[in-house]
Amino acid sequence: MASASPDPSYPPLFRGPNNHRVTPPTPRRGPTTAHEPSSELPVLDLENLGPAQLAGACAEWGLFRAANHGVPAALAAELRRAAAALLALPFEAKDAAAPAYFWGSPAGPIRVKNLNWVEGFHVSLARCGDAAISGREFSLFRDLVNQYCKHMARIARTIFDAMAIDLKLTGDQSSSYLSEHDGTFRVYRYPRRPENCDNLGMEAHTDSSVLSILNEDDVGGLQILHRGEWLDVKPIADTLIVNLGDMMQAISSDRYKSVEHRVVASPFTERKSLCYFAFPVEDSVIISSKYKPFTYREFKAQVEEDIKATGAKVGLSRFRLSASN
Ligand SMILES: O=C(O)CCC(=O)C(=O)O
Ligand SMILES: [Fe+2]
Repeated sequence: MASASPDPSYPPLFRGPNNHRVTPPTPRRGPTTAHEPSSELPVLDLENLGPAQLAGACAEWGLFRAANHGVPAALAAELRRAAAALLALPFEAKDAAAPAYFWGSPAGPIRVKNLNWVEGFHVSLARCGDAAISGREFSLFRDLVNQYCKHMARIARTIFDAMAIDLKLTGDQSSSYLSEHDGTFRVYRYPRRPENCDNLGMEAHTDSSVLSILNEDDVGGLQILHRGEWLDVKPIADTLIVNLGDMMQAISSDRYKSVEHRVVASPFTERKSLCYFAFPVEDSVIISSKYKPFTYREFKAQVEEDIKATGAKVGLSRFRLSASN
């Protein structure tokens, strides 16, 4: 049923005149439309990871769909419910939990140039005592995040070890280039986008991670840049989307791709996604033939500096050896 007043859980800037709309409008065509080849996306069976298929997906796409991932459906559903309850709190209550709560920018308190049509909660998995909303909603959420992310860490390690064989990494590199238990977790809500609003849910970017694991609902809106075209990644129940980030591209000396992606917020249905990001051990030096040696700590500091200075991430090109292209 349509409500008469704007949703008080939405950040004020997102309370557009139609944020209670329930009837799907005729799809608009415009800069945010994309092709629909999602059946082409590589699908990998995590219980039977074929090394050649994995290497091919990482080199050609930088992203794949993961089936047979072993995350209990009941746990994911419970986490979704807890996240939804948290996001449904009044905006002021959520905003008091910043920087665990953020809106308008996935970079948290650092503002990017364009307003992203998104809000969410950020959890640092290594820091158990994250400052956040106190109370029942948050402690249940936090507990479920911990359980869910044990599965994420397992999946990240399984995939990374298979990539490490393909890339012929040493044992030391395999353990220091992926610190799967120290990752971060975020839940995002992409509010309904009012008519005449062209803001993206999340602007085009590459992740800074080694790899990211996304569990989206059935709304859709994620797009990837593949061979110069934006393609829709259609939601498929019981699968996860795994995408490689900048650290994996560097570790692989550009054999694997950190795929550019974005999210288009729907004008009539809000979207929620659960995202886990895995990083290297912060001070381990990444050695590759295409980049000067750097640590993830240095990379992160550079990204923050660039966003502060220009509103946008520059990313890997900051570290690229000038002779290689
Ligand atoms: O919500 C999504 O589907 C993607 C989020 C994302 O790309 C990110 O957090 O880096
Ligand atoms: Fe991303």
